[in-house]
Amino acid sequence: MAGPSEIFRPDLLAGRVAIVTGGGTNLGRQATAELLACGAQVVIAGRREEVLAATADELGEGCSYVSGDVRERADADRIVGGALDRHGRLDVLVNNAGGQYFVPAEAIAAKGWRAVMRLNVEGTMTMTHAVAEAAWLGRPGAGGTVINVTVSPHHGMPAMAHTGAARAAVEALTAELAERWREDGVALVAAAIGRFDTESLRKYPEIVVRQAARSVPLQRLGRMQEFAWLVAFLASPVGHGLSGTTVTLDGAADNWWGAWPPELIADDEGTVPTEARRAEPPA
Ligand SMILES: CCCCC/C=C/C(=O)SCCNC(=O)CCNC(=O)[C@H](O)C(C)(C)COP(=O)(O)OP(=O)(O)OC[C@H]1O[C@@H](n2cnc3c(N)ncnc32)[C@H](O)[C@@H]1OP(=O)(O)O
Ligand SMILES: NC(=O)C1=CN([C@@H]2O[C@H](COP(=O)(O)OP(=O)(O)OC[C@H]3O[C@@H](n4cnc5c(N)ncnc54)[C@H](OP(=O)(O)O)[C@@H]3O)[C@@H](O)[C@H]2O)C=CC1
Repeated sequence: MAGPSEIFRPDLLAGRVAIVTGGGTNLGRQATAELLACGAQVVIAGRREEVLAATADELGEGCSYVSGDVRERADADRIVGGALDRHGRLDVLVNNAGGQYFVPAEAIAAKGWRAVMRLNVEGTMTMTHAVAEAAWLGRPGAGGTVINVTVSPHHGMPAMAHTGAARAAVEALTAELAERWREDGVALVAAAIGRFDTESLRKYPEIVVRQAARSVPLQRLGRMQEFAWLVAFLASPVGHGLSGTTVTLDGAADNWWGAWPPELIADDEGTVPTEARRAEPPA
């Protein structure tokens, strides 16, 4: 059962209906629990029915599922149709399903590049169009919010060139569609997230996982609950005010160009030196 929200009113999203892709696991699951705690009804989607069924069962009332592959338009239409049949409306789409594998740029096979593009860019576009066309576009008084999960930092990630490119495309689409669909009452926001304390992170090479927290200025991994709060916040009316924007939740990684503390200039304790004061104050 999803407990009460620690920070939001229980009726913040009362009467709202959301779809969360990848809602059966990790970050998507936590976001679903928070949306439920804020009064929304949530349909979770993913390919593995047994995972979705277990999560919907655990989260309880208000949570249901439709299995499907976000890359396939027929599946996307079925997910959206299932949500509309059940609830009669749709207010929020969280495009959270996504991912990549850790690989140096020069070793990315063409098939792997396409797989990452297809999941993150096409999957996001396919779901977004399926929801917008079925529930929002050309329907006065309708409209809703799309929250696209992307990745931070934006200034280059080792072994993540394919996903960096894919997520940049999603952020560009977020801004573009926010402008194009504004008059239909559709808001789109990207949530660019850093490194989170999830089971999914642990598939990466051991050294990457071990150093992940230390590599960001905040010096810790993001907490799943923090991601869930951001999703609920963006699903609230403030999401319309942020339409077209990319919000980062990344331990300040985007504000810094490398590992923290900066290894080339810090001492063994991680202390960055301070320059000597001027001998004479300026006249
Ligand atoms: C400090 C680290 C920061 C990390 C920030 C981000 C963290 C996260 O996102 S955590 C969430 C992680 N979750 C996921 O990634 C889940 C979703 N991911 C996937 O499903 C796959 O990784 C996918 C994106 C590749 C899509 O899978 P699918 O379409 O099923 O593709 P295939 O598995 O059939 O692979 C196709 C093709 O891709 C290449 N490839 C895939 N995995 C690897 C690998 N580990 N190493 C090398 N190459 C890989 C390869 O070319 C595959 O073709 P075949 O060789 O013919 O199998
Ligand atoms: N964890 C982290 O530190 C970070 C995560 N992110 C991003 O956050 C999002 C959630 O990640 P996280 O929870 O950690 O990882 P998960 O691997 O748990 O999430 C991926 C989810 O997407 C679903 N999914 C994958 N492919 C498809 C598909 N083709 N169609 C439908 N559903 C699909 C999976 O379910 P199924 O396999 O059953 O289909 C799974 O539930 C992803 O976009 C990820 O890249 C970004 C930065 C950091």
